[in-house]
Formats: sequence, structure tokens, C-alpha cells
Amino acid sequence: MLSVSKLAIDYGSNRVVSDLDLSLGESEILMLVGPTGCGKSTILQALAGLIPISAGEINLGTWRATPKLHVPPEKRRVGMVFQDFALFPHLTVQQNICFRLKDTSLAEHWIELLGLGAFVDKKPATLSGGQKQRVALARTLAHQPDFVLLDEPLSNLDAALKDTLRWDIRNALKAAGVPAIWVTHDQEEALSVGDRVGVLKEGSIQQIDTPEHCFSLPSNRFVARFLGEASFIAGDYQHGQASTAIGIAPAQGIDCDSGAVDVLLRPDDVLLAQNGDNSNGTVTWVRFEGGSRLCAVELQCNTLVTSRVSHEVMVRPGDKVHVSLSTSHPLAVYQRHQS
Ligand SMILES: Nc1ncnc2c1ncn2[C@@H]1O[C@H](COP(=O)(O)OP(=O)(O)OP(=O)(O)O)[C@@H](O)[C@H]1O
Repeated sequence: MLSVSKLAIDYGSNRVVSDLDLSLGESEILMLVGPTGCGKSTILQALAGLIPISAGEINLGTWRATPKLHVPPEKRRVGMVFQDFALFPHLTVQQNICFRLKDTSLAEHWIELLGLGAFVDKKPATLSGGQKQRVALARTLAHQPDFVLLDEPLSNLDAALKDTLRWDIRNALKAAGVPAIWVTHDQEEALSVGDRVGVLKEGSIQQIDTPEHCFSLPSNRFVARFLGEASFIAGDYQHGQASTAIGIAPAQGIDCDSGAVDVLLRPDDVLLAQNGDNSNGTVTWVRFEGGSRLCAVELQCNTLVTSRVSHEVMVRPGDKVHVSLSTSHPLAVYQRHQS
């Protein structure tokens, strides 16, 4: 099991990661997300032993690293996958995967599992981005690492490729049975492929939890906004229910037990009806998403909420509509911000 406790990392006098605690189960995938510059890559580099740590410890059972006890990268049994693939251009796919490998039988296993059989004699320059990343992953896994770190492995690929490759990477990591930390900018990727998600802000973890909990019951408003479209409406929270201007719903207090709250609304929690006679809001903008439309509605109480409707529903800015709460799961509520 990989465990990290009270980890701090400095660049000179600048502390960029502080008080980081996390632990990973045997084949668990933790997605690490956060705004640019929050310290995601720095954490991966410290776990790999590429930069020193200033406080705390990293423990993998077979080794333990502290600020005074540096364990060099080659002793950590770590596999790294980078966004730029880091393949040797002069070697073939087979040679890249088998580079410094004692037992090449494992290479065959990953070549087959990652669908690379037809490319073994090709050089990286002749492969697509997705194929290159499969080679990089096969090379990493063929070396039987004890844990794997992935630094935005899909960020150089186009959207259609990302979707299939993210599942192939997840399946390969699960087949290898190794814990992995996967850094991404993409909240959809984090929520869909991770067993757990860790949200970072300015070098400190805001929440580590299942994707469902991080999305539905964020530990604070930053996490709520970072993981998806979020709006907040004033409400009164009593006995597990929140009453708002657009209806009553089950609720769960995040930082409060009862009283005046702001209720977190995801677009799917809000039902929009095109009902001019009984309207309680006006559409201010509409974003076409393909299979759906995301609509922002300004309520009579001056609050802006968003609702997702089918692409078949033709809604336009300026339309008078009726919005209401439509959820059976508890909505997260936070102590009211006085403005
Ligand atoms: N070698 C370095 N020397 C000094 N400061 C650095 C160095 N590398 C990174 N930093 C700073 O440390 C902070 C964290 O950087 P890091 O690259 O870990 O962020 P990140 O979350 O991975 O960002 P991004 O999502 O943009 O890749 C930033 O403020 C960055 O400017």
C-alpha cells in the first residue's frame, strides 16, 4: 500500500505542497485534479523521488522516504507515464517496451492486451498519439512497477481518442493490479475513471473521496465549482430538508446543522418547463452540448440557476420558463454566505 503522510514540498523558500495525507489500496486508481499551478506534477515528482521533500514521509512497505532519508528513483519501483510519451525515437515499439527488461515474456502480454501487435516493428514517429501512449504504458507495466504515476497521459490527444484510451488505460492498470495516481485537468475524466478523486487547491487537498461523493457532496464551494457546473440558491435547512424558492428537496449539511443555507444545484437537479403562464424565471443563455442543452435561468429572486434539457427542447435566451427542484438524492447545503 502506498501511503503519504504530512508531506510538504518546497521550491526554495516557496512551499507549494503542504500537509498532504493520502493512502492507496492495492489496485486503486486515485485521480488528482486541481487548477493549473496547484502542485499536481510536483507531488508526482516527489513520489517518484525526482525532487526532495521538506517534511513528512512516503511509505510503500518495501521502502520509506523522509526529508533526511532519500530513496533514489530507481529503488522506488515506480512506473511513470507522461503526456509527451517519452519514447526512444530510434527504437521500434518492441525495443521501446523491452528496453532494459530482463523478462521479455511480460512485454508480449502487454503488447497483446494494449492492441499493439501490428505495430511492434514500427518506430514511434509513424504511430498516432494514442498508439504512442499505449506503447508508453506497455513499457511501464512490463517492468512490473509497485506503483504507477500518470501525468496528464491524455492531454495531447484529441477528444474522440481520449474517451476510448482512458478506459483502456484503466483496464490495463486494473489488470496489472498496481496502485496508480493519475493527474488530469479534465474533471469528466477524473470522475469517470478514478476509484477516488483528490481535489487540490494551492498545494493542499480539499477532499479525497469517491467520485460520487466529491460531485454530490463536495467538502466546500471550491470543490463544488471545480468538479462541474454549480449554482447556489438560498434556502432554509431543517430536519434533512432544504426549502428554496423553487421547491423542497432532501439535503445534507456540509458545514452546518440547520438554518439559513446555500443549496448546491447541479443542472440535473433542476427541472425546466416551458410554461409561460406559470413562469418563475427568464432564460439568460443557452449552451448547445450535442445531446443536451445547458440553460441558465435568472429567477425572480435574482439568483441564476442552470438546468440541462434534451437537445429536442428548443429554449432561447429571453424565454419565460418554470424551474423546480427535481431530485431524490440529498443536495449539499452550506452555511449561507452573507453578501
Ligand atoms: N522547478 C521549479 N522551481 C520553482 N517553482 C516551481 C518549479 N516547478 C514548479 N514550480 C511552481 O510550483 C507550483 C506548482 O507547480 P506544478 O507544476 O506542480 O503545478 P500543476 O498543478 O502540475 O500545474 P499544471 O496543471 O499547470 O501542470 C507552481 O506555482 C509552479 O510555478
